[in-house]
Amino acid sequence: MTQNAVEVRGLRKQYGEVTAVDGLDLTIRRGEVFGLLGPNGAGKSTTVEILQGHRERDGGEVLVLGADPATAGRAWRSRVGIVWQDESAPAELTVRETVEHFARYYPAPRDPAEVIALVGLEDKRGHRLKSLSGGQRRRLDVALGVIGDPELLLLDEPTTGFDPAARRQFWDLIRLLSDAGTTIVLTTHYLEEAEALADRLAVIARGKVVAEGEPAALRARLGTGATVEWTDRDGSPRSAATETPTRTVAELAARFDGEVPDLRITRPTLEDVYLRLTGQLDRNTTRQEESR
Ligand SMILES: Nc1ncnc2c1ncn2[C@@H]1O[C@H](COP(=O)(O)OP(=O)(O)OP(=O)(O)O)[C@@H](O)[C@H]1O
Repeated sequence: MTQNAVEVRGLRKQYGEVTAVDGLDLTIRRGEVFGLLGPNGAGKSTTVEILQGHRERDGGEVLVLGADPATAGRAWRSRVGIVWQDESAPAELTVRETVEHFARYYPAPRDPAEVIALVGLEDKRGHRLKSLSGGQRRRLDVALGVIGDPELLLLDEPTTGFDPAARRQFWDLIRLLSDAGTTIVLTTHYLEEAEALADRLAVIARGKVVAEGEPAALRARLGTGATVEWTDRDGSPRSAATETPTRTVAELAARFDGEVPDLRITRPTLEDVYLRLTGQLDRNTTRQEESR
């Protein structure tokens, strides 16, 4: 099958006066890990809920595994894995009982024991849900999302609230699932997470895609140039944006006739690029003054 996993054209969603999604386009290929990155309120969750078929859209075209989620039936649902936050399973059930129970909803589920091992909960399989830690609970949520052996897994902010070690373990789990052939779409507002996991990512701001591509390519395309900073004779901080920092430094060295106070050369990180794209960077701090 050559068709893409997800095709979205001109997606729109309005909540009263609020335009949550404002003409969003996305193409997600089969087999890739795709990150939807954006600040709070950018429209990520709304988009994912529409892809899941859990929210109606106001406009645009959406195809997920070749079907419109708004009208797709049960067979389609079993091919799309959804990870709910704190799936409402009875706290008295054990991990094994819960996974086995959810497996019965699907026509061709994975082996529950294998899925429990995949998410790293083998040691906990006889434990009741109420005794799991937050991170273990999220792993169980992922187990329930993949027990039906989905072709596509949709994760909305899967690692919010994780400590750094738990986050890294979770990334390993996503890579394992990806290696096993599952297409994965995840939303995050952690740039580090998008960079670590995503083959490609879309930066979303105000309901639109403002940049899209491989993380390294995004950085390269948007993050050329350097900023030279120093402190002037009157004590005021100065900066200059330049494609030729060496020349700028040489000019400064000549002007100061020696050491340039507080000299610093920085290149934009993906974070700078991201903050600029999403309009979160204070204009006053980004405006680069030309050196005189
Ligand atoms: N059920 C709703 N009713 C009204 N407004 C909503 C609803 N859900 C979301 N919104 C608004 O729509 C906009 C987009 O919200 P959405 O949750 O999709 O963004 P997000 O990118 O997922 O943000 P976050 O990272 O905070 O989860 C926001 O302004 C939000 O307040």
